Parts: sequence; structure tokens; C-alpha cells
Amino acid sequence: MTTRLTRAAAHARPPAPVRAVHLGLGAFHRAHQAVYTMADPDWGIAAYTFRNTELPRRLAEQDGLYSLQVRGDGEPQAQIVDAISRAHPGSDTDQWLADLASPDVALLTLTITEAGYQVSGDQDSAAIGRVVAGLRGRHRASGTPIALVPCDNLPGNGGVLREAIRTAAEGEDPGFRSWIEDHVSFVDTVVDRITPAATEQDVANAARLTGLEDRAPVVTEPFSEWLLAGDFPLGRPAWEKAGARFADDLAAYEQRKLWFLNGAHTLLAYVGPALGCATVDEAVGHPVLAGLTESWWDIASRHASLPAEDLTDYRQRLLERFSSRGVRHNLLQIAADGSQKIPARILPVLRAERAAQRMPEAPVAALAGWLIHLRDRPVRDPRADELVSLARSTDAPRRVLSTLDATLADDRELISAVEDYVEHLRLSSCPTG
Ligand SMILES: NC(=O)c1ccc[n+]([C@@H]2O[C@H](COP(=O)([O-])OP(=O)(O)OC[C@H]3O[C@@H](n4cnc5c(N)ncnc54)[C@H](O)[C@@H]3O)[C@@H](O)[C@H]2O)c1
Ligand SMILES: O=P(O)(O)OC[C@@H](O)[C@@H](O)[C@H](O)[C@H](O)CO
Repeated sequence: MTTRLTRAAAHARPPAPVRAVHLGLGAFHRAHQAVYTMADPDWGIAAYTFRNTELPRRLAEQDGLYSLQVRGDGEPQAQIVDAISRAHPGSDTDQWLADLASPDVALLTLTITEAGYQVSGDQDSAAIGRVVAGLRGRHRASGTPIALVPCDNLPGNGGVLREAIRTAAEGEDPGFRSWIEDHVSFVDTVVDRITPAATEQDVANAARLTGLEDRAPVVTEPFSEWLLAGDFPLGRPAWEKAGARFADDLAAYEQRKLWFLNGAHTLLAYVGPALGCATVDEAVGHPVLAGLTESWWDIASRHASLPAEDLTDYRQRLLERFSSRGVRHNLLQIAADGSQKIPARILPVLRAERAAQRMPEAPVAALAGWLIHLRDRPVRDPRADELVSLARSTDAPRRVLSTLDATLADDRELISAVEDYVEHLRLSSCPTG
């Protein structure tokens, strides 16, 4: 019988003192920020998830440890990550408040998905409401400054978080609100490491690679990038030891990441299943989808800020990453939350193309694929009910697009191109039809 992964069994160091808190404990945090933090042994993480109770339970049983399988095209490599000192479910509210109030804690990282930044409904249980509650306690306890470091795929994620916190704190004590302005630093980031959800097979592989039973493994690719811009008033881990880079302005890099990588992912996630593909590597191996991806990158390159040589190299590298069979990234996972992703990944390029009087095929294909997805597949999206009903109504392309951008929805030529493409995809996905 294989021994369960614990600090004793892995001969790991004792947990480092908690100086960082994370919200949104999932696969990506563990493949990315936790790995960078591990490079600085003075910093431990208290990691929270308010939705998933199983993962913190499994991690707690393993003293916060898990194995990270790095899978490229060669033999997979496994390492034990020991940066998480404590893992908590959302029901540990008192501990969450205590951690955020602690002057030993210098920063809070977040991976709460794009949808998590919305401020509406039941604020006390939503991610932003919980952060505001934590900050309120910190203000009362000591008023020590803190850095908030969002690591989700959103343009200007530091600014998005600042606005969400300001909105959620409206109506609070003015002293608290002005403390937020003066003592809470919002750091912008560009994050990149393709990390699909782990499978049962990955659990079996973890045991084979480490000799220990790991019930919470993470599988990721060799590539990793973290760019940050902002202040850390109480210091930060030496993330640069693991390759993090600091800059004043991330806009051009953020555009490259969101348009080229995430935009292509979104295109493939919606068009791929219509052509019988289930994963990213399968999709980029399909001649039609490979052509659409290249065409998307050509179009995006016309409007991107970085020099052409940078973009050419980036595209080449992306194609290698997408084609790798080391990480099999499920298109349905990427397809979740389209209403939150399409505006950042696809629409800026589409608007620029329409302003130049062009009708670009790839963004039209992405929107047509999204419509089919909304009509025919299980939809995970904070606006799912509304979108599914609109997608099944008459005049669906215009009505669905109007939820994202009223001006584009009034563009008759565009709506008609999307309608035609829906039909085109239907015929392509049905060889006898
Ligand atoms: N997986 C990747 O390759 C990758 C790469 C770069 C960035 N990211 C960012 O990280 C996010 C999480 O990815 P993951 O792979 O860890 O996913 P995951 O499903 O493993 O974990 C998601 C975490 O977010 C929480 N969450 C989900 N919806 C939420 C909501 N509406 N409000 C608050 N919390 C919510 C979940 O409870 C869980 O803790 C992505 O949405 C993306 O923004 C992921
Ligand atoms: O994680 P999401 O849901 O925001 O988007 C799905 C993928 O596009 C994304 O996870 C990429 O793999 C990642 O951004 C690569 O760094």
C-alpha cells in the first residue's frame, strides 16, 4: 500500500509562517503563485476556497502538500510543493478574518475566476464581500497596509479589483473607505501557465512518480510567466527567484496574453466541439481550426501594441504549447463563463476590425460557436439562464450579442455574418447534412 503524502513522509520542512493569504484555492494557484512563493522559504500561504470543501480537506490531510506534475512532450517531472502552510474551506470564517487582520500578513492573492469580481446579490458570501469583511477587520485591528494581488485573466485586474472593492464598500464607514484608498495597494498582474483540472489518471500518475499517495495533485505545463506592477507596502516573497518579473506598465503584455492565448482558447472552445474536437491539442491538429487560429492571430497582430517580431515568436511558442499532448486541456472547461471572457478576449479586436470596415472570419466564428454552445451544451456562466433563453429565441445572434455590446449588436452586417456562420458550422459538423 502506498504511503499517504504528508510532510513527514515527504521529508518536507515544517510549514512556513503564514505571511500571505490566498482566496480561490484551485489548480491554478497551486501551479503558479504557490510555486513562485516556494522559492522564498520565509513565506507560507493560508489558502481559502469558499466553494470547494473537498480540496481543502484533502490538502489539510496532506499538511498542505501536493505534487505538481510538469508535463511537456518528454517524461513528466513531479515535484512536491510545500508553500501552503494551511488550507481552509469557506466555513472557517473566523480564521479568514483573523488571517486578514494579522499584521504578519502582507498580501492577499486571488484566483476567483473572471465572474468572481462581480459585485451583486448576496455580498456576504461572494468573494468580494468576504474580502471587504477581511479588510474591515484589518482596519479595526491595526490598520496595517496590505497588497491585493488578483491573478485572474482580466484586463487591468488590479484596477478591476479596486473598483469592485470600492463598490462593495459603498455605504461603509468613511474612515474605513479612506483607509482602503490610502493603505490597500492593488497590484496588476499578467499570469500564464496552462493548468487544466486534474483527472483520476493524474492521481494514479502522482503515486507512480512520487511513490506517495497524493489525493490532490496538479498537472501543468513547463512554461510559466508572472508579470507584476504595483506596490507591496509590507514586502513580498522573493518571487523573482522563480522568474517573476516586475514592470511599471503591463498593458502590452496583458493584451498579448488575453488576445493571443486566451482569445485563441475561446475561439477553439466554441468552434472546436462543433467540429468534433474535445481538447486544445486535438483542435489545433484539425486543419480548419488550425487555419482559424492562425487567422485570429493575424487579425489580432494588426491591433496589438508589441513589435511584430515579438508577436511572431509568441505565436510560434503558443502553437507548441497548444499542440503538446502533455497537458490535455478540455475545451468545455475553457468554454465556461463566456459572457465574462469574450469581452476581454475577442471583442476589442472585433471592434477594431469593424471600425476598419472589415468582416474578420475568426471572431465571427467564435461568436457563432458561442451561440451553438449556449443552445446545445451544458452552460456554466453567471448569466446562463438569460443567455440560454436568448440563444434559443428568434433573432438570437443580435439578442445574445446585445448582452455584451449594444453597438456591435446594431451592426447588421456582423449579425448576418454570425447567422451565416452558425449555419456553416451546423453543416460542417453534420457530414451527411
Ligand atoms: N487554469 C489555468 O490555466 C489558469 C491560468 C491563468 C489564470 N487562471 C485564472 O485562475 C482562475 C481559476 O482557475 P483554476 O484552474 O484554479 O480553477 P479551479 O476550478 O481549479 O479553481 C477555481 C477557484 O475559484 C473559486 N471560484 C469559482 N468561481 C468563483 C466565484 N464566482 N467567486 C469566487 N470564487 C470562485 C473556486 O471555489 C476555486 O477555489 C481562472 O478563472 C483564471 O482567471 C487560470
Ligand atoms: O482559466 P480561465 O477559465 O480564465 O480560461 C481558460 C483558459 O483560457 C486559461 O486557463 C488559460 O489556460 C490560461 O490563461 C493560460 O495561462
